[in-house]
Amino acid sequence: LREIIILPDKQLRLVSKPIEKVTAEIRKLADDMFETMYDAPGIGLAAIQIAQPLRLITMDLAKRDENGETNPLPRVFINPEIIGSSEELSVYEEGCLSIPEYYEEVERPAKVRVRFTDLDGKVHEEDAEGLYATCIQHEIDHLNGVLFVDYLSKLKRDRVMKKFEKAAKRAE
Ligand SMILES: O=C(O)C[C@@H](Cc1ccccc1)[C@H](O)SCc1ccccc1
Ligand SMILES: [Zn+2]
Repeated sequence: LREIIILPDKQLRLVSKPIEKVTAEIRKLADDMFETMYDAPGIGLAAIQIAQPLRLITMDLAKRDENGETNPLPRVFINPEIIGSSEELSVYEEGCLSIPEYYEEVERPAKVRVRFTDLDGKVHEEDAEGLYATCIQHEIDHLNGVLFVDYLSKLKRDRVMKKFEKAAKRAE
């Protein structure tokens, strides 16, 4: 299990570096990310959230089937890019494992086309919509040092930053 870094940790504002080669270390990192993500629990995780500034995301939008079974759908995105997005927007009440117990509505393009490399080095292009679109945009933002609170009003953002800075001081 790896520790998830929490606001106001400055590392969350880093721009993560592209992955040149899928090595055994990258595979190990992806495994650690899945373990940490499932334990949180979360449906997405960016490597920077466990203090690894690499363009790597894990996701599992486990689909519940008719008899309530959840079939896990673990997915790894290496160097993901949004290469197209819809005019149509959707609103989702987002949370973030690095900003615990804080939820706010965020508006994002409803559909995006994403290009990424998988652990076998194969390049994919996929259309995402619904929670998949929201999650992949939230995670790719993490790779660029962007957090969902950046989309809120200055008033709300300043409030949440103050809250987490105070908590960090108390923890010292
Ligand atoms: O911090 C993260 O990146 C994990 C996020 C991913 C996420 C945020 C907003 C909307 C969708 C995904 C979440 O904490 S994972 C927890 C979760 C679970 C179910 C639905 C939404 C979020
Ligand atoms: Zn997040």
